[in-house]
Amino acid sequence: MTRERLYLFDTTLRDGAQTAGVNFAIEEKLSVIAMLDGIGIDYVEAGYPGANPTDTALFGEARALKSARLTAFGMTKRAGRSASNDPGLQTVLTAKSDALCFVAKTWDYHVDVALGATLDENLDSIRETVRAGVAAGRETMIDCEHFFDGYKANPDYALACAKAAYEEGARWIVLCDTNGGALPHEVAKIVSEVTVHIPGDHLGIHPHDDTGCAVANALAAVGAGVRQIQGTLNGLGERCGNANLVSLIPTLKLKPEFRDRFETGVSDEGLRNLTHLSRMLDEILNRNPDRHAPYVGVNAFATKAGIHASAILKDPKTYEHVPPEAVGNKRRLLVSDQGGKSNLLAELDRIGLKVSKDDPRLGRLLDEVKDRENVGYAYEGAAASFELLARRLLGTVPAYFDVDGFRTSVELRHNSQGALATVCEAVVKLTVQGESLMSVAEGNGPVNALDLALRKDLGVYQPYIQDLRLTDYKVRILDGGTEAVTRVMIESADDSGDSWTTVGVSANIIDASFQALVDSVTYKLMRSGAPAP
Ligand SMILES: CC(=O)SCCNC(=O)CCNC(=O)[C@H](O)C(C)(C)COP(=O)(O)OP(=O)(O)OC[C@H]1O[C@@H](n2cnc3c(N)ncnc32)[C@H](O)[C@@H]1OP(=O)(O)O
Ligand SMILES: CC(=O)C(=O)O
Repeated sequence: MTRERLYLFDTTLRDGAQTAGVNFAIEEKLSVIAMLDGIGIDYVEAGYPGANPTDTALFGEARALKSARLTAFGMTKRAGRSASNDPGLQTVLTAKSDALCFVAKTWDYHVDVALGATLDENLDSIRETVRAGVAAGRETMIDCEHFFDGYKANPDYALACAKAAYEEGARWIVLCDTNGGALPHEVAKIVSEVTVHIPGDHLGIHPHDDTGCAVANALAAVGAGVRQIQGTLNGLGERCGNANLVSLIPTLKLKPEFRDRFETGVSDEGLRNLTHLSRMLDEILNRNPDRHAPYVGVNAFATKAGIHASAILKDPKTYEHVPPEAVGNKRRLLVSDQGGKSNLLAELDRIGLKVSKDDPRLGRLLDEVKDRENVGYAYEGAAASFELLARRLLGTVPAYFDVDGFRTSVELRHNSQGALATVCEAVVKLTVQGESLMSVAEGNGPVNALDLALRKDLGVYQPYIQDLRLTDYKVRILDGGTEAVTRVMIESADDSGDSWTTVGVSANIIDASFQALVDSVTYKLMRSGAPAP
């Protein structure tokens, strides 16, 4: 059966750049363009030439892409002047791009209030702008701004705008849910009414996510006939964002209802790159990836519940709607107080410990995990502490060192310049291979001082921890009031590029921190192959 072509239009670098807190430098835009081109996106709308120096510079040079069409965004000509006399429009028309996408008003109320133009003047702007784009030899499309609100208010006028663009030769007429308030059943109904006038293979959809329905609206529009979807990576975009292409692409490629009817430009390999691409975008923007993002989140295929884990070990399809590898993600079975022996077995297998399900030590380890989580430990996010707990129970963690004590102090005193300053000191006493060692360190806080003192002198083991670094430190108060328990999570890393997380729990924050630090150092010694005493 031949499948229909569905075109994907990415506007991460235009509408996505309208997200509060998001800014792209030109080099960042170029990397995102290359990533999108690499997975087979059809159109990459990279900005608005003339709106700011970055976008003007980006479109000032021709960019060679593999298959994507670089698209410049702009608005229709202003009322009261001709296209050739509109400097903003001229900048867009002369941009070095393959395609042009112009936003046009299609809601009569907006034409009146926002443009202060007559309905005919706006129709004229649409016609003249499309004519100018086509005459410039560029694939031209029109974003029909507020199309759904406009259609509800004055269907004849909204349709007249869309038809005017189509008649002048616009390749795509994109129906925008600009305020993001439309619901899937409304989108389906309105799109199917529009297809009576404009063929679906010339229609696109640009939904915003203000009701959380952008992805559903895109799918509803495709079901009703449109053949171009506009969206962004990770759902970036004005206010609540745009339709998330990272959610849409796997649905289009993996769900039979879409996979069997439509073909996109994204290859299977592109699909397998999606998790990486989504996280790369967050890396560029210095944002934390959404752990719960559909398909690509680190938790998208993470299972805590013991009943689920047990079935997944028998066949992953029991609790997975698609295989995680298809989108470049991974399955994770988490160890926690919600788990059973199956969760433990999966994690032990991952770390290379072979234990059979009827081994009584497995039951003891499960009880230990549940008891410890009951007092505040959280092992699902502290795999290194879990591994130490498991290996200790199985008798395979060497006693590299014994802690004989520690002390910290925080003092406000005059420094050498005579200014009052806080000074933090820590003393740690250890026994390493029968030798008593005492280290003192100063730090910018008591935990920093403790960390430095602990790692200052491990005797014969010192060479094994030289490249150990503390990279993150998180504190969570588990109960309010004077009975509060503190959970500390510490992330450490070394020069190999690996990182690991350890946990400590105590009523005392310094004590909790010390537990997590000791686990981190012990874990590092173990992974560095330090010999047992
Ligand atoms: C729905 C969307 O996401 S559309 C994309 C929105 N994106 C952006 O606005 C980002 C980039 N924008 C900008 O840098 C600036 O707004 C510019 C360069 C485009 C224009 O800046 P300025 O000339 O200072 O105008 P300003 O931003 O204050 O107002 C927009 C003007 O465009 C007019 N306008 C808005 N949409 C259209 C349109 N589709 N066709 C013609 N004119 C339009 C408005 O009526 C207003 O005109 P006015 O100044 O005569 O009132
Ligand atoms: C064009 C556009 O970004 C919108 O209507 O939302």
